[in-house]
Amino acid sequence: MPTNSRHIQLMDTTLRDGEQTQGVAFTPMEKVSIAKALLQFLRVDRIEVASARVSEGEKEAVSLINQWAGQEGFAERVEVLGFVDHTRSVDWIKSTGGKVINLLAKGSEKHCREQLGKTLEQHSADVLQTIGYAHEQGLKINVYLEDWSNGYKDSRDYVYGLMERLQPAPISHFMLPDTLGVMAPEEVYASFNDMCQRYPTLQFDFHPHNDYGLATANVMAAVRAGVSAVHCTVNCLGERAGNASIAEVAVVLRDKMAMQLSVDESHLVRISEMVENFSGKRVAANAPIVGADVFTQTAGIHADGDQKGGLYKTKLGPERFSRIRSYALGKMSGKASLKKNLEQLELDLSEEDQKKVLARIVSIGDSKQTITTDDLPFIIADVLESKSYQHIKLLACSINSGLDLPSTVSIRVDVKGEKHQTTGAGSGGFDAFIDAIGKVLQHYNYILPTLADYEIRIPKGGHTSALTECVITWDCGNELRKTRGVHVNQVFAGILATIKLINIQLHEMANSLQA
Ligand SMILES: CC(C)C(=O)C(=O)O
Repeated sequence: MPTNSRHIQLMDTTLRDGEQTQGVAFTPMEKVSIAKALLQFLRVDRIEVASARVSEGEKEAVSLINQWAGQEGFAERVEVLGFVDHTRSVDWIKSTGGKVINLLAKGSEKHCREQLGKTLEQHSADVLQTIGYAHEQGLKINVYLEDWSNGYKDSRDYVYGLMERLQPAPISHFMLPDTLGVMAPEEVYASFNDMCQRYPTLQFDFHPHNDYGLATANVMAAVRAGVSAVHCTVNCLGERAGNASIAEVAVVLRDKMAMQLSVDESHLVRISEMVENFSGKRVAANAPIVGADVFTQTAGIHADGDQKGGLYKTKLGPERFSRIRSYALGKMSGKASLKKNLEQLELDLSEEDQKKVLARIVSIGDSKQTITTDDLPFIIADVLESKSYQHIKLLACSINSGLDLPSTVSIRVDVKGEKHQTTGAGSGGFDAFIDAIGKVLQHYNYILPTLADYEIRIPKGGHTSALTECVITWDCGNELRKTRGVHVNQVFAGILATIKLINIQLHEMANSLQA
């Protein structure tokens, strides 16, 4: 470990700045679940959970979080943004059982003058008055210098003047934000280097924003300059382009700067999924560490290299994050990609059959269709004309739907050679089908898993008569599975994807009975 290796605190602000993402609002119970996951499982050092005085719902959420944190010994690690309003934010935080205020002071002369209409002397007197009250009430105090990045560039004397006045006060962390995300790494390094040298006994936090896509690079620069705590959010949520992604920051500080952190990386993906669900903001498939596709090799040459001594391995291996490497199937697949998928499914095929299956995969890929690992057994069955994946066959299906009427469906299916005919009803064609097929499958002790995701796509530039593709993600308890169906009618595409899943699971049930 290099001698400059230090412990860097991560302060997660998903529940405060993250909730300032356009369109995001967490319920109190969602906030409590995220707070617990952050402190107990991900083990971040501190969390900022709300702004004071926002709403009754926010008060309830903060009270619940503080109650739990107190029982777990985490009370001082829960922080709330408060305002320079003498007693009001402090009283609000106290009434929720809170122990820490992150006080929002003005870090640029322009903000102080234009927004507050105050001079440096007036503003620092107000800030010190609120700090005095917070201190009397027993709160721990951190101070934000909002718009500090512009203040440092355009009104440095103001920044120094404010620091001189606040320095003697009982402030644990001076939190310096790049409020508008305008800094580049050299500017971050130079300004923090100056601040850390000028005030060597003070603790500085860096609060980045990602407007230029530089938040993580800026965190590196701040840490290099001597900062001991950085702010980040799950999934890079936050005002405008967000803050810095906690997943990126964690791996970069560990791997590229040999810093010590308390976070448990094996929980990064689970928390990302929780925040994705609660926030309704989808994580891009190529988002580092947490994106759905970032541990998938697409080019056949990469799969081949992985097979020949891990030529494409890096420190950023999927196992580190409780994920697995997968190999995409499509027009760029090679022999090795297919082999890796066959291994995963524990399927054994001769070289000659592998060639035929690969040729089919490439031709399906050429027509722009997606192929999931769970599609592979069907492609094999189809190419090799095997019947092993035809435990259930849909013989007929008709659906009736009306604008203000429930949908009804009538189906005829063959399950393991037995014919069934039944009807179902539901709030849409697919729902009605699920009702009908459920009635049949109960005779086989089979219960369909719940949906985790349901996506309908048409080819780019498609028209109303185009084929539609439905990819369903199923929550199968200990794993998520994807199946795909293609049909001109989008409801039938969903139905075909469902039949595929049922076939896979009936096949597994039959195998486990044989074993
Ligand atoms: C509200 C403040 C603390 C902020 O988020 C920022 O300046 O970026």
